Amino acid sequence: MAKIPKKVLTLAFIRRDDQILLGRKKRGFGEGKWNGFGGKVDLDETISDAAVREVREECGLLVTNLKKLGVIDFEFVGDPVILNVHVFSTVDFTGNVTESEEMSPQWYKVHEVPFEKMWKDDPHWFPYMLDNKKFNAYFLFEGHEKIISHWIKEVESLDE
Ligand SMILES: Nc1[nH]c(=O)nc2c1ncn2[C@H]1C[C@H](O)[C@@H](COP(=O)(O)OP(=O)(O)OP(=O)(O)O)O1
Repeated sequence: MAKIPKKVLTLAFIRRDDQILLGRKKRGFGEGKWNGFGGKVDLDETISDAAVREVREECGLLVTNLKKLGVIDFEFVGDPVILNVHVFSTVDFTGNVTESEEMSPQWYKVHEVPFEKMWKDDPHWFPYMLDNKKFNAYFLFEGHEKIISHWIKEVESLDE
């Protein structure tokens, strides 16, 4: 059987008191949507190194103590590539939030996360992430706005 190609991506969230830092994506995949910060893992780096790098590039903060909370596979009808997204969270950071070419960052209260302007899967797994619960999930999309099927489960631990 042919091997399904997976593209490994990071997605990191920074918490401060009752707030979470989100960014509005200004270009590329998911343009216009609010999300955490992240992107592709380079060949010479670990997934968590990539997560730290992407946060710095996209919002200017240097994060430490990233905790991996979730791994989500996204499949799109008609596309053989699976997006394998590693979700991280931290409360530890230094620096100032700065807008980048890719992201326009803004702090949101965790109870005021703008799900209507985000990926459709986010309301399903944000509750786990916001509660610091570890989870695995899968979403099958038709286009970028419709989820055809999905599952999500809380897990004891996640592979690094
Ligand atoms: N369905 C989904 N729900 C979600 O919450 N985040 C998703 C998602 N699908 C992808 N992402 C995240 C993962 C990653 O952080 C980001 C996409 O990665 P990139 O920013 O690297 O993509 P781009 O194609 O814009 O990359 P470049 O053109 O190389 O900048 O979107």
